[in-house]
Amino acid sequence: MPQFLSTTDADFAPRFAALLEMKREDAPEVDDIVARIIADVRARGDAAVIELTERFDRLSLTPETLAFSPAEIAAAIDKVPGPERAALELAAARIRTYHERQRPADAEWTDPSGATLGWRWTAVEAAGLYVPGGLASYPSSVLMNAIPAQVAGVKRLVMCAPTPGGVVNPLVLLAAHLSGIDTIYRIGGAQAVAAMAYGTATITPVDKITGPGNAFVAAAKRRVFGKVGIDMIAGPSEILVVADADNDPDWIALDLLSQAEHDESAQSILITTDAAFGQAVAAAVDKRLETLDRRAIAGASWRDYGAIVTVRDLSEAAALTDRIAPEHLELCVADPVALSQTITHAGAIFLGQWTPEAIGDYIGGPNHVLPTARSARFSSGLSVLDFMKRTTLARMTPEALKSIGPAAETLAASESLEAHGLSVGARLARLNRKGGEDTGA
Ligand SMILES: NC(=O)c1ccc[n+]([C@@H]2O[C@H](COP(=O)([O-])OP(=O)(O)OC[C@H]3O[C@@H](n4cnc5c(N)ncnc54)[C@H](O)[C@@H]3O)[C@@H](O)[C@H]2O)c1
Ligand SMILES: N[C@H](CO)Cc1c[nH]c[nH+]1
Ligand SMILES: [Zn+2]
Repeated sequence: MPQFLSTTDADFAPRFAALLEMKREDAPEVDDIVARIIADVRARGDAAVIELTERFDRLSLTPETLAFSPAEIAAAIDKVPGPERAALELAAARIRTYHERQRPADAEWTDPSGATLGWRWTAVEAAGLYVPGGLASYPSSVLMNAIPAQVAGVKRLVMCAPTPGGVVNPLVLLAAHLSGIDTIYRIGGAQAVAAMAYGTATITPVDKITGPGNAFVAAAKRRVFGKVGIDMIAGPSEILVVADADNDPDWIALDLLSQAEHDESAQSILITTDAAFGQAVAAAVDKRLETLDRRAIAGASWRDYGAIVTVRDLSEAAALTDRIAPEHLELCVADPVALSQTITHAGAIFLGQWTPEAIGDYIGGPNHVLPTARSARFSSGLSVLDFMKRTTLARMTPEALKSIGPAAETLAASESLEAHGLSVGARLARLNRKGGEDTGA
């Protein structure tokens, strides 16, 4: 049974706080295991990666077989049936069109002092894309990772995706091929993240690691941050549906289950203005769980982390939503646009009952790699910007230096940093000797 809460209950505040604090992806035991795995990969490189892949993915590899060969990729791609290929190509085209709009612009202007200022965007050199593969395989996550990287202009793209028991989904390889990935490693988990961050004899390290994964992947990304950049914490999936009684309970049940079926650590929450509708959705979830293929995973997630919250009105729903800061937010209410304008913290918003979250997972266009575990309070879904960095530019003329240099000297003196002040002062002295005629060229 999921938890049932109502804002009218006397114990609502502590129960809601406990719901927010549930440890799904940063449990200390996960972090301890991950710390040991990273240390092992740093110490023993390929040997550790191979041993850990044998242990967690039941797959025997050698340094030579860590990556798929071009012949293996070509053979797998050949096997993809036409309709799957067409669907993947449609998704890739829509994702590319959406992300091309995110390309940032350089800027340059001259301010009143005469200084020319600005910034310029450049891509990271090498990105490591993590594509999950433990409990399901994710061709869609290949596209969501690789297309923004390509649009940004990243030169080297490597991908890691586990293949438990050696079972490969050919669509994963086709998606990688379609989106310009140079090397595909059949490894996963914390060992893959560590290998991409620190490198091994076989795996050249990257500058930035992106992509979603389970609690072990999320913990590993947290730990390698600083050695490499990371996009965000995109861990076990989450959905929050805000729905009034004017919805089909079965549709809402399926939307909740669509994320619950990812992982036992996933979380699905319904906030509704109608307690009876909440009960109807709970019954519909139970009914669907009788037959759903992935009922074991979805059922465990719904039982352990699911919740149905009844609120007095939509303004209460908006306030609770901002506290949850969900990865995915579905607004199934009469005026979803108006409600969305009262909400600040969510990774992705799906407006209206005709926009199931699953559309966003595959084909809508926006990225499905999104912040989880309340990190949408301070981070955003994967974008072209995640693969770029901004370098600032400044050019002084003699006039500009004469105008703002003395203030810099004053501030340097206030910090007791003499050489700072002198590096400005020496130039000002020259300008003052020459009566300000130096061209500065
Ligand atoms: N937030 C997002 O944007 C987003 C997008 C897609 C998927 N997801 C999430 O990604 C996750 C995918 O998880 P998955 O398990 O299918 O694939 P995964 O590739 O993330 O994890 C599989 C790996 O986990 C490691 N692992 C498993 N059990 C372990 C243990 N006991 N100790 C150490 N390592 C262990 C193994 O190395 C294995 O290769 C799900 O939680 C899903 O909800 C999130
Ligand atoms: N819902 C996931 C993000 O949490 C993404 C995904 C891929 N395939 C299906 N779903
Ligand atoms: Zn999904």
